[in-house]
Amino acid sequence: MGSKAESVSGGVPRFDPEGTVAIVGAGLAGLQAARVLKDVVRNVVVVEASDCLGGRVKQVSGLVPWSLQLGPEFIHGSENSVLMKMVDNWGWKTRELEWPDKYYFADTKTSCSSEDETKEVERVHHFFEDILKVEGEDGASVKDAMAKAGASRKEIEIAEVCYANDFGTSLDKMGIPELKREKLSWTYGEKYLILDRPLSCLINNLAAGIDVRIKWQAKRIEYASSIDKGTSLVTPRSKGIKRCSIVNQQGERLQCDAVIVTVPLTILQDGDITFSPPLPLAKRGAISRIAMSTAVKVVLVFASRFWPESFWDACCPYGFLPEIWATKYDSPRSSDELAGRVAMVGFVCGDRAKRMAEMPEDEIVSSSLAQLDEMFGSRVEERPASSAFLSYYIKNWSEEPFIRGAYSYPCKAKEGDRGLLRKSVGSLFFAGEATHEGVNPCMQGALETGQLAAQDVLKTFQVGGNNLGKL
Ligand SMILES: Cc1cc2nc3c(=O)[nH]c(=O)nc-3n(C[C@H](O)[C@H](O)[C@H](O)COP(=O)(O)OP(=O)(O)OC[C@H]3O[C@@H](n4cnc5c(N)ncnc54)[C@H](O)[C@@H]3O)c2cc1C
Repeated sequence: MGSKAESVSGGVPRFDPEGTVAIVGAGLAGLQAARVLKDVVRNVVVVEASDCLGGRVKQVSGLVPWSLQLGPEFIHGSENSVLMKMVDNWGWKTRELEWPDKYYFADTKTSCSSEDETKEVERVHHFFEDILKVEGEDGASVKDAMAKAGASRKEIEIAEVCYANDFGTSLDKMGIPELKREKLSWTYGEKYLILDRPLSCLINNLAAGIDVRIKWQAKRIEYASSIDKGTSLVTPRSKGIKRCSIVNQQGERLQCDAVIVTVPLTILQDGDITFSPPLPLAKRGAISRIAMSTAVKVVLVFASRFWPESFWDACCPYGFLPEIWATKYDSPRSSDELAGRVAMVGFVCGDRAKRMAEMPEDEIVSSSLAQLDEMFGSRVEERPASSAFLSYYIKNWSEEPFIRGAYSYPCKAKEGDRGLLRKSVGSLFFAGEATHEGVNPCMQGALETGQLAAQDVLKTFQVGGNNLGKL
């Protein structure tokens, strides 16, 4: 990565006296905040530590005829969703998928579909569907609650691979109260959708016309810890300098009137950014209690498909890969060279991902192929995955330098912690998926937090109404 900051669009930001809002982080939350603010506030500048936009929205191309998503891939829910509103407005299409579609029990080498679920699978789904009836104070884990409700070891393993893995952690780290809040706040419906194009298109559309500086890592943020009611966004001239300033890794200073911080929770926890004055104790407490774990995506590329055409995904109790899915796009773009190639993705989160990250890559690949051979092998072709295997790509999210994990999960944080994380302090505002008080972790949740932070800025400084109708 080069060291010099670069401007992706719009050239060098203008520091005129008409108000500047700086946004730290060019992921979904940061870009959405910028989008909401840009027509109301004269100068909106997004600074991004890495060399690209999108944050956790990342893809790799050149493996199969379409881009493979390394971060988010699925749209969770189609109702009341700012994301789906955008998708519809842009005329993009989605396809609905069944989740989970199949179960493969690696201990007994048996499988079942979602229509012929075993009693154990059914009981696990009922437990999560009826989570509001489960008792559990702050600090109570889902694993304890399942054990208390009489779940067998097998049921707990099914829940680990179906639910905990999806939430990005393990059952012993998931807290009952946050899981209940998530259930109550989830208004998006249960559809599981895939977009008809790579999610980079979403990032490109969000970033259009926004002034973003890449390779610009915020290291220190100076801000005003209190703001008088009715204060103008523009720092009074009598103060001589702007009320906020952000210093980057090279000591460059960006002066502004308000700052929205959208960096991942890990970045705040690791103290990458120092704040002056220091953040309030209550917020620091919330930062330490909310939890984010990690994920590994194992992409395996094959010369041809060896799974049935109707196969889409499977949760795999006792499997090396807890969840796998075939990537499918209706209209693959590009190149003759890649024509016919297909990919299977293994998704591993939480402690399993941490253990996997310690393994040599060739061992990850051989264990993954062995699982697929067992799942799809037949008398005619015993090792179909190994035979068709061409290459792999492993994405370990804990190694992503400015993200260092996957996403926050319903953890054992105290009630109100997410609100404390989100709460503004004077001219300093917060957004990003972990600040969502209801749901985590999803793309529309991250977008909503960016939108809310932008709205808070406009309200705090009473800047010409808000701009939220514009989506
Ligand atoms: C493996 C994986 C799978 C997922 N699957 C799904 C899915 O299927 N569906 C779904 O809806 N969601 C999914 N998610 C969650 C979704 O991706 C996130 O909720 C969302 O993208 C978070 O956006 P954000 O803006 O809050 O954070 P980010 O995207 O992390 O943006 C924060 C930005 O801040 C930057 N930054 C960090 N430090 C600094 C600094 N000091 N200075 C400047 N910039 C800095 C980072 O580089 C980053 O670009 C998945 C996430 C992962 C990782």
